[in-house]
Amino acid sequence: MSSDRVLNAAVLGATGTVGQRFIVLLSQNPMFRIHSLGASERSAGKPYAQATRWKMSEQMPAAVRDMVVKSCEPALYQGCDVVFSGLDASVAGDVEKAFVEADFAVFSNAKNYRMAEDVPLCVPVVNTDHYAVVQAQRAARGLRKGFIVTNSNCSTSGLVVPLKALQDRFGPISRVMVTTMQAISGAGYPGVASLDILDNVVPLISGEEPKMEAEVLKILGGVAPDASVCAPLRDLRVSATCNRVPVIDGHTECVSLEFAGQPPSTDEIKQCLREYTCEAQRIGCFSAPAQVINVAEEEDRPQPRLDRNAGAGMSVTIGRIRPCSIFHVKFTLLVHNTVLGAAGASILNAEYAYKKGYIV
Ligand SMILES: NC(=O)C1=CN([C@@H]2O[C@H](COP(=O)(O)OP(=O)(O)OC[C@H]3O[C@@H](n4cnc5c(N)ncnc54)[C@H](OP(=O)(O)O)[C@@H]3O)[C@@H](O)[C@H]2O)C=CC1
Ligand SMILES: N[C@@H](CC(=O)OP(=O)(O)O)C(=O)O
Repeated sequence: MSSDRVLNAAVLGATGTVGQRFIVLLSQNPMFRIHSLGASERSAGKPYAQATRWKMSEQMPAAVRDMVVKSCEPALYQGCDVVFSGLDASVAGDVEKAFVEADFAVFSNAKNYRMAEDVPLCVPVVNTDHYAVVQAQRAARGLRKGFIVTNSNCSTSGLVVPLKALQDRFGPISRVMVTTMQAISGAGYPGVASLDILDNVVPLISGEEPKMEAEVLKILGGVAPDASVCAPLRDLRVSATCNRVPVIDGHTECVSLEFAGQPPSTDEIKQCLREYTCEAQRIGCFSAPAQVINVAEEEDRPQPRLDRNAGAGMSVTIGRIRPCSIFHVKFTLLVHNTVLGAAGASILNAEYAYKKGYIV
């Protein structure tokens, strides 16, 4: 365990949707000081306020306004203890690899390394036990301090929370069907054209469904006995249908699931979800929500406008929990896609890594 100190943080992709969320959250977090901001050559060399089309409802923090944006070359980031990446996936692969090889602790939101077997794909309120593979990852790459931990896809991050709670209490889940209604901020900026999304629902988010189906298995699985790699579940089947809807922030998901064994009652499920806790809470991480899952009792909740900021965006809200006539139970959940679904999860991952002594 480390004793607490303030960590110097870099944000790569700082000008984007996830990058801006990082800046808001980091500026409110006593564990971090924003040290460096990185983006493309289009932005490099400019003061942050000039390089960025600020879209957060919070004011741009004064501390970053005049900070000069850098290009994403590791040599420019000396003195950073952690590197958060909100980079576009088209560049994240090469850039994040370069930072890891330069011995930085990298926390990524991009999809590029999520499914690598020695990389934790970590939703920090679910599977911090996967950090066990970090030592093997370092050994395989000859690193002393560097490693990479990724977040999941934003819809995955909401889905795995109740699945983990239910799996831990009632045993394996055999089948899950999920239909998402995903906010436009999930597509970054400028994202979906207004003529496509206003007064409309778009029944395709390219590549999203197979990602969700694979990521859930890795996150809900474990780690090999020698801690060399992650060990995804084999017996769970997941089918995802993903839609884009005209909501700014907050992904809504309708979930139906079947247990492998005897199903619990609706009341037992509600109690299990309410009682769910995670290790990041138990060790006192600043960004861990007090309540991981809010069970909404109102019959017409969750709703994105009303519930996305539950637990400062780090809680999942679940409602309409009821029997399913095909599987065993069905419910609707809501996750804040740029907080627990992206920057907030990365920050909590870093807090956890620091408290557990992985950041040296
Ligand atoms: N939005 C969401 O809800 C979620 C997003 N993610 C993932 O997070 C990442 C960021 O997403 P999002 O913020 O939405 O995307 P944006 O398109 O809003 O931002 C992309 C960022 O990448 C930077 N960038 C683009 N090209 C380069 C380059 N050649 N070199 C260096 N930097 C570059 C941009 O800088 P510049 O301004 O200079 O072009 C910008 O800062 C993606 O990988 C995405 O898949 C994951 C979960 C949820
Ligand atoms: N595709 C997600 C956001 C995202 O960028 O996810 P991923 O990092 O898995 O590509 C959405 O549109 O809501």
